[in-house]
Amino acid sequence: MPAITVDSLTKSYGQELALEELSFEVEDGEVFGFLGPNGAGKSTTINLLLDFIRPTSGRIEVLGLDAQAHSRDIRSRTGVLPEGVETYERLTARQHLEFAIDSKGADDDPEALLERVDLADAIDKKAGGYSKGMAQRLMLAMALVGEPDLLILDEPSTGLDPNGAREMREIVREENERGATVFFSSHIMEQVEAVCDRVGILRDGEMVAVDTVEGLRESAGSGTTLRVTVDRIDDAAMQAVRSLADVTEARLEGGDPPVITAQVDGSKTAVLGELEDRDIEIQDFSTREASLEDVFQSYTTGETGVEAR
Ligand SMILES: Nc1ncnc2c1ncn2[C@@H]1O[C@H](COP(=O)(O)OP(=O)(O)OP(=O)(O)O)[C@@H](O)[C@H]1O
Repeated sequence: MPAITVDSLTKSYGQELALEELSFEVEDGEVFGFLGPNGAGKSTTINLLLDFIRPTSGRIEVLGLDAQAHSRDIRSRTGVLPEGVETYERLTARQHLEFAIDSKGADDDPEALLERVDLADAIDKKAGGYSKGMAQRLMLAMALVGEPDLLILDEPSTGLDPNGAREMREIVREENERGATVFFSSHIMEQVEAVCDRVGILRDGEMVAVDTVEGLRESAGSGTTLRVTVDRIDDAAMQAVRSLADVTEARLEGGDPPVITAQVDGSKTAVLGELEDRDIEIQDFSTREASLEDVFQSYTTGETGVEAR
């Protein structure tokens, strides 16, 4: 049974169409990264999953239950880190957690939870004095209360420094190992790369890709960029490089000595071999894998010249 099923989900806010016929599934026990640029519809989807807002049309099941008919059951088994800080200034971290533990009927130890998010030092300080990152850690600790079956994290790295973001990923991994399904949204591809089994990319309220990180990279096509520094180059050699089966694009960057960049899908040795056959001396070369950020851009803007499929 999938942990989340979204089927033909449409949501309009008046004239504004935020989601259009959105369908996807999140498998039980997976870490699913929900990616999209600002305004793509990520928070809208999350709010619909939790029945904070109602869909215009479509069906949603969470943990096998209808999201509208069973929202209480779903929320009691789900840990949520909402977008934006929602702490109470006058309450301490301990009080926040006691409240969350009480409302879920759980028996967690507030101190142990705060240790996990590295906030134990501030346990008896009022949240009004917290930095953004500290507030975010507290909210994460609250989401962990009661060992939820499903964690829904909306932009969990907001306000966290690189260390905090790494710790957050660590917690996602631990929770997943414990058996929880994790669904988290982000507009930063890099953050999902390390922890996600699969990634869904949302653009203007529609899912433009759902795949593993590796699969996304492959289907976006822009495999490897090869940069070769040569002693000289001519048009015939450039043409020959462009005609190679594994080369999707090749450019002369100019310079002295000249530098050629080529997008290579398969073996890079064909490019080097072709140049050497023409007695062109290779002075240096380097390769760079398409970063996930490149892939994300290609799906959400098409700017890298790679069309989303
Ligand atoms: N309450 C609302 N009333 C009207 N329009 C809304 C409302 N909430 C969201 N929208 C619109 O719906 C679209 C999707 O917004 P949503 O907040 O779901 O995107 P998002 O992917 O979460 O963006 P971000 O990364 O900026 O949080 C946007 O065009 C937004 O302007």
